[in-house]
Amino acid sequence: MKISVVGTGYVGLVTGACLAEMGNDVLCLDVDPSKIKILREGGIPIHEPGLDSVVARNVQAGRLAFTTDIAKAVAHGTIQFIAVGTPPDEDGSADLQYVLAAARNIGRLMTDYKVVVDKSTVPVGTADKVKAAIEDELSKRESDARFAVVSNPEFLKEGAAVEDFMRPDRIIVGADDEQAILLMRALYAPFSRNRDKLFVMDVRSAELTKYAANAMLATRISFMNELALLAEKMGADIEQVRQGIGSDARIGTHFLYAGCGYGGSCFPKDVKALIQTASGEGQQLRVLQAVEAANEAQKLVLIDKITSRFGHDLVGKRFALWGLAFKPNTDDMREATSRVVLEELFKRGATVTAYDPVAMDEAKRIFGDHTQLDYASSPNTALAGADALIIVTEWKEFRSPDFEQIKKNLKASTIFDGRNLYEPDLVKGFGLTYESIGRRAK
Ligand SMILES: NC(=O)c1ccc[n+]([C@@H]2O[C@H](COP(=O)([O-])OP(=O)(O)OC[C@H]3O[C@@H](n4cnc5c(N)ncnc54)[C@H](O)[C@@H]3O)[C@@H](O)[C@H]2O)c1
Ligand SMILES: O=c1ccn([C@@H]2O[C@H](COP(=O)(O)OP(=O)(O)O[C@H]3O[C@H](CO)[C@@H](O)[C@H](O)[C@H]3O)[C@@H](O)[C@H]2O)c(=O)[nH]1
Repeated sequence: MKISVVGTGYVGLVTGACLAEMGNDVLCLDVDPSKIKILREGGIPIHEPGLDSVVARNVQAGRLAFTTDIAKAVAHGTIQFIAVGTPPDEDGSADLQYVLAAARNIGRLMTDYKVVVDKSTVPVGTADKVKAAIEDELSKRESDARFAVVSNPEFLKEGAAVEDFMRPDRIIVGADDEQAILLMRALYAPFSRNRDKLFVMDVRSAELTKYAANAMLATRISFMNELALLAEKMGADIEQVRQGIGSDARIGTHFLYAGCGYGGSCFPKDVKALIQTASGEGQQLRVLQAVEAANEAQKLVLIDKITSRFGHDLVGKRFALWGLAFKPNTDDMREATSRVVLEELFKRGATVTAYDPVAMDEAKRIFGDHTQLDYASSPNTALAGADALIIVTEWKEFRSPDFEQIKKNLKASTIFDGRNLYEPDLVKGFGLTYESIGRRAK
């Protein structure tokens, strides 16, 4: 099938590459010429495991190409995926300007039947707005070209995006146009071979399903984070509690890890957007308001522990920081807890030496030449002369460190671990003070 994908970010590029992998003829469009230049020169603008080889293979085979030419992209695909950003507006609602601009481009230039697919995460009712924008453009030039708008939200996780797209738990298609449903079924059949993973539903339910999934996952995390704080106070261990409740099939084991707060480009923004959508309907989503407030507080938990130990004035203190990305296997720092921790440390006068396997360039872009921040070339070199170690991201390479070297290097012999990477008793055995989330050494 001929497919165009508008937007070559995490979702658009993965969607385009994975659809090409199944034999489709895909053209990816972006308004950012620097991204298209990198892609055309054989590079990948983001860090996403396994994506480079899928892209290279399909470019080589002539099934995947990149352009900044809007007219070419509109002409190319019968199916037009919109996978542009939907960042939070000032009030937390999803900013639809990029989605609607993409829709208008399609309406302005299309000459034959198009299935326009909302892949971006968009509030309930957006498909109607996309439809209206395209109709408006068609009417301006008195075109009677037919089109259908489909909601097909994406559930991939950064760091596992290719794997998630290739082997999805489910594929949601919200549509009411029979021809569009047939095309979507055919397009996704190769991803749904062992069992039918495709759920066809009405458009509004599909749009809400995406927010419901992220809101549910965020709720589980905030719930566990609050219980972790209680566990600390009561002398219980949140890890044991997690295993105890996760073994109940009704609860399940996933997304119950307490930590220093959830980040990323999705949970924080989507929780806020759903709260805003509901408030526009005169409804308060009290549970989600609490989920968000708990997460904001959780991002400061490490700072609370650090100031309890060292006081509020941190002038003259230096910290080693392991992990800048909002989660492992990505260079994405959108809404990362590391950003909150760094800003709070800077405010109190501390200096930081940070290490992250892939996100240091992104940190340099965000923080520029900040005088209180420098970078190390390895986890161990970050430790030299630091007062304490702070861990914010659970990269695999942090999981089995040389505790003797940590002890030797840290002036205050203390690890503040926001991701519960180690056994508290083991760390204590090396003569280190270990502050983690919801646990304590015996
Ligand atoms: N990142 C994720 O893990 C993830 C997962 C599922 C869903 N989503 C949702 O998917 C959407 C995209 O997210 P992302 O992380 O890929 O965003 P991103 O910021 O990485 O990429 C968006 C791209 O769209 C381009 N763009 C903007 N307007 C354009 C236009 N009119 N024409 C062509 N290109 C245009 C931008 O230049 C950018 O390259 C969002 O709604 C997000 O919530 C993201
Ligand atoms: O038990 C857990 C699991 C995750 N996290 C944190 O939650 C955040 C989000 O993690 P994750 O969901 O793995 O990453 P994303 O790439 O943001 O993916 C989420 O957001 C995407 C965008 O909407 C959806 O497509 C995915 O299904 C959804 O998992 C990260 O900061 C994690 O550290 C925890 O604190 N505890």
